[in-house]
Amino acid sequence: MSRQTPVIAPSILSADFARLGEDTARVLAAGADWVHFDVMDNHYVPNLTMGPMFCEGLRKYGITAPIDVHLMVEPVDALAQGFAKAGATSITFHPDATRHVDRSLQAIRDAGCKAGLVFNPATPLDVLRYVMDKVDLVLLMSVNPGFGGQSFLPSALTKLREARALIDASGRDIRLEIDGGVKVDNIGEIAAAGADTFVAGSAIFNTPDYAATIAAMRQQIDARLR
Ligand SMILES: O=C(CO)[C@H](O)[C@H](O)COP(=O)(O)O
Ligand SMILES: [Fe+2]
Repeated sequence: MSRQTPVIAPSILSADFARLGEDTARVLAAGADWVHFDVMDNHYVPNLTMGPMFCEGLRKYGITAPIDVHLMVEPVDALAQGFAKAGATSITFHPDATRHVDRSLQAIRDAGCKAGLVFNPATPLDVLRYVMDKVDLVLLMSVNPGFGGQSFLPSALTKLREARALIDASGRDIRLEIDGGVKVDNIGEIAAAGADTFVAGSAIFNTPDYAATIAAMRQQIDARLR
């Protein structure tokens, strides 16, 4: 199966929260493809961020790009439905945060969103084999979830290769997303290991010229996939 077109998804966890709509519009105008939207509940992870009202607010502000909701919450199902109603495009959750993974995936798809599973650095991919037909994206964490600005864990490269092999063997169009510590200087290696969807928060929002950073990321990806 041919690799999907690379997607750059800035994590608005590192955006200016006092000007969330404006900063999100700015990063999209600078060439970003998706908005990555981190939801933390101070229970599954030790941090607290945004609920469905923020997603709805971005849609009302005029953001039309795909909103990729990464749920770091437990339990999953009620909030997933809230985000589907609030305008999410895709919703991913951690399989260890729900009792019934298959049911949670199906509920997200029934609500009209793409569904995905997120694997922490030390979580094996085993469950994926049994729900491949209900998964539209697989997100691998390359940091422990809860905070932006952490360093990329190199063990994620091995896991990316493992996930890429499983996805290719399935014959389905499933995106392979990487999240945590992605920067201009490691994104090429990450692409070569099999990722096609790249979340980057601090590496984009902490630079003065978002367009230059995103262009540099694309150049690194293209150079490795050529
Ligand atoms: O899910 C996340 C943290 O749990 C964030 O998406 C991720 O950390 C992005 O931030 P950065 O690119 O700065 O590492
Ligand atoms: Fe995330």
